[in-house]
Amino acid sequence: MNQQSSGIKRLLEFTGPSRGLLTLSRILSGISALFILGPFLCVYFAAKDLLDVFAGGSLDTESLVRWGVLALILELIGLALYFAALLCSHVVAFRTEKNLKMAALTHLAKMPLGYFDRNPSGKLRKIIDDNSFQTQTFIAHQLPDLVGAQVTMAASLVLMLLFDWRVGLPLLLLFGVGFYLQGSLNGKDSMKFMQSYQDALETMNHEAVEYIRGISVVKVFGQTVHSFSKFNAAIQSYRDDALAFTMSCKKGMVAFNSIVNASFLVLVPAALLIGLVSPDLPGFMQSFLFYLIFSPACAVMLNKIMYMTSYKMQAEESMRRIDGILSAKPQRETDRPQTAGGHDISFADVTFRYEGTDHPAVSHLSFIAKPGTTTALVGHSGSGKSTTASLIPRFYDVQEGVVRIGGVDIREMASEDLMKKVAFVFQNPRLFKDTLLANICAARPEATREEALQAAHLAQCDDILAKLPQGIDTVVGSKGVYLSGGETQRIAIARAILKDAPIVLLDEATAYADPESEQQIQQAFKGLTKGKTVVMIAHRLSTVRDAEQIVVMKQGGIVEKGTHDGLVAQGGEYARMWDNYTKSTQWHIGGEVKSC
Ligand SMILES: Nc1ncnc2c1ncn2[C@@H]1O[C@H](COP(=O)(O)OP(=O)(O)OP(=O)(O)O)[C@@H](O)[C@H]1O
Repeated sequence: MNQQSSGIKRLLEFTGPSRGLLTLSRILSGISALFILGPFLCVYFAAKDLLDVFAGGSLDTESLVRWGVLALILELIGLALYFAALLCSHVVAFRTEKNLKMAALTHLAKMPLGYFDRNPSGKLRKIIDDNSFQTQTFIAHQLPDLVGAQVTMAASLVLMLLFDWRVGLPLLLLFGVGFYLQGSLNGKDSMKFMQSYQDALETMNHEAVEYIRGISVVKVFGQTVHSFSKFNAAIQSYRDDALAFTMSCKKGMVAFNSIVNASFLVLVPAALLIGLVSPDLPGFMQSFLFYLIFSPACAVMLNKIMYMTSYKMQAEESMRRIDGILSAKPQRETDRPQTAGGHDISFADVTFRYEGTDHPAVSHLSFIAKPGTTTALVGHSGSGKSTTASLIPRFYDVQEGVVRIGGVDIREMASEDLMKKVAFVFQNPRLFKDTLLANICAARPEATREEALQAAHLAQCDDILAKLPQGIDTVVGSKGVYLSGGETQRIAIARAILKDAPIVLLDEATAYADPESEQQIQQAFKGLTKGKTVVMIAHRLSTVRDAEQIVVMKQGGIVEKGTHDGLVAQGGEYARMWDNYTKSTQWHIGGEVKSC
């Protein structure tokens, strides 16, 4: 990425090969502006003919018709050229919008997971969508229009000087002051206001999304907008910024509008002064007619340029915001990727702290998960189990120590290679708004339909597919087709099964399953995880009993390691947890003890 350029220059780097089309669009728009100026000249010449009648000449109707037809032809050519200019600019605008989105999304794919903790997905989506759309409107409309307005303005000013420089010059000075004012209105201060206004807008949108996400809590606890203080503060801040921005433009706008619309204040005295001393009064009156027709057109163009310059600032700000994403440092990729010599996972004195926190989430972790075995991470809530598991696929990079797969530091492996080796079933899996088949195949796009169906079968999804109208081809998340937490989890398990990776990470993979389906899933896993390195996290200790290794975590550290029987016999932390667990799975009715 070229960090040197900024603003519109930077934006135009994303036009790609269609840059030439944009130049063509600007040229066409400039030429069209000249053609559209033609009818004004025709009106002037027609009016001049009419003035001749008052000076004693005869009315030449043929000439009037000629001017009318010429005006129509020039206008039509101008419009056709403008249409062609917009056609070209729209093609470039849509391509640029696509390129910007692609660049941002491709870059996001390289970011470590920690980046998304600080930049929630909703906020990122809004930055990418809103700002790339702003740049699209700018390129499609304002960029060609700006050239058109500038050409019209320049041509009008040249004509004004050519007709009678004595009237043209004061007008030129007047418009010069207007031009200076519009420049200062859109100066650095405005850019700063624009930035803080956009920041406030972005924060308000983000807080609105958070508010709506938490609407169930708001409803259940009878809270109001005002009690949702962050959202409320964001609205106030947006209001203050919008007001400050508007007020900052007030004086400048009044001055600008007064000046550019005051051409008659210059024209009338100039006409009186020059007319009185002019030896050719009728000739001067004809020139004066020209100024009467053209000076309002110049005022309109200056207004147009002024608004387009503010759109340009908006587009520059949009580009800056997208650049904010593009300049974020991606996860380090090794230049010399190494290939893992096996599928064992080893943690060697690993310490990891989340960004912005004081305490490490996990510290001095050392354990080995051997190939073909299951290692279960157990411990109380917040003890660091999920964090430990998420270090294996490099969702985060460790600050101290090293995580190895097959003897190779995972930071020295190509991330694509690492991802191929690991299948992960999250606590709260997400499904795309797509068919179940596409969702399952997301793990291995080249998989056949039969393989996907087989994976779904092994993950106990047959009942889900049977009840849906189009089975595995049903689109989830639309037209009322929603899956329960447990069903979503089983689809995610099917996805992991299909991936057939040598390392399987299961974070509370059976959390939503009822006892019956949990048993079935466990059976499916047994067959499937054969010969694979499995690291699983489970609160229900019954699910980890058969694990070859149980790693007991407490406050981010490992307190015990061993097999179920060994740890129970040891009588330590795990034994206490097991005791509590077995007690919690029993219930009493009138002295009778039953198992859940
Ligand atoms: N994204 C994050 N940013 C900052 N701190 C975090 C983040 N995720 C987890 N933590 C903190 O790290 C510690 C370990 O959390 P972790 O989720 O790994 O525990 P856990 O044992 O998996 O808990 P649970 O069983 O409840 O899922 C906790 O103190 C938690 O608050």
